[in-house]
Amino acid sequence: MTEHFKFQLLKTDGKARRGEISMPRGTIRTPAFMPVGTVGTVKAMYLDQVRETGADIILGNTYHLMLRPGPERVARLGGLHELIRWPHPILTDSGGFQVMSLSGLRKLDEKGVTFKSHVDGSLHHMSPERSIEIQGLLGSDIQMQLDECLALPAKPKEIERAMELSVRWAERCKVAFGDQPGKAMFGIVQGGDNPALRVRSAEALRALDLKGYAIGGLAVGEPQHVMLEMIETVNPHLPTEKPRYLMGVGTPDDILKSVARGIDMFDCVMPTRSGRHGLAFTRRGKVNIRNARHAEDMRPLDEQSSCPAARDYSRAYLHHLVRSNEALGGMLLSWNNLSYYQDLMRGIRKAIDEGRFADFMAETQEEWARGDL
Ligand SMILES: Nc1ccc2nc(N)nc(O)c2c1
Repeated sequence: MTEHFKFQLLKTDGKARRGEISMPRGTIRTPAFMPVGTVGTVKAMYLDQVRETGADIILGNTYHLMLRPGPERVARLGGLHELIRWPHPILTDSGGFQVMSLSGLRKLDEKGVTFKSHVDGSLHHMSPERSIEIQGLLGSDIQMQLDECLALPAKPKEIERAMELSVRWAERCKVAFGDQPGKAMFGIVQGGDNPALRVRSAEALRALDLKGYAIGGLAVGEPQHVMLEMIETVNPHLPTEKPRYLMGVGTPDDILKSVARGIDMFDCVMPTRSGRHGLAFTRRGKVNIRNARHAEDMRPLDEQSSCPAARDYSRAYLHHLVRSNEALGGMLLSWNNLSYYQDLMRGIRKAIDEGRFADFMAETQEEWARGDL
């Protein structure tokens, strides 16, 4: 048990990295996938199941939790870990991205953001300092700086303005966070699809000597090759001994290609949100269970899986549940998908340990391409 936040780089294989983050609430094996628990729940899942799939850490959202149930109330209820019964590490996003994408953004200036709640239209202000204060009240283990994430495409001048603001906000978040040994505050590299601005952002944040670095402003609709080019641009400018977290990513293919370029941590709503809409991720690629061809297919999604949702239920039944819009359909597919994502991460970590990540990546992509037999 440690009272500090410590990242250990255990092995590299090409640019792929195998590591471990040890924190008071537990150890995070990297490369890691973090299921998204936006409003204090990984939708349609019991957190015991989430843990069983192999998750070491989940993600919460400052924006949603500050609107409901409210940070001071969560603190009065013993903090987020107590409230949701997840005793392991939690990373919280800072709210910047969600304000831009969900709320009625009213104003963004040096001080912070002013926005209308998407829940009840109430007006809220959030400064970098308040975002860190909220994440502290929630009891978050890894806190993200407040940043401005621009939608792409955007003009270089606009990208530069937002990137420079985010660096200034990172400085303010570092001061507000202070010195909390068992916790960490990560900076977020911005700069859009502009390599020069990406490098300036990474270098400026590196100078702040933070405990970890996220790459933000991606997975916002840009082509995969742009995302990969930005990762290739940024990573050489980040310290090798600190974790690298690619925010909002992604599909299994995105994850493989990003691990190959040196990313350690991922989060994405893909497995849970698409599971609720009838999409199953398997070793043999994606299966849209709504498709009529599954109506009388008695096979499970994957007879070799350790996950009951993948191994014990027929596609015919899953098809029926999803077509009938039954809650159990989304529950079973979310369980299958999170289990597949964690199996993929386990396979990635093992392949890096054994120095065969390139082969693992090729074999995995070939099996997806062979399709669902
Ligand atoms: N694609 C994403 C997802 C989440 C993000 N969160 C923050 N704070 N900043 C970004 O740029 C993000 C990008």
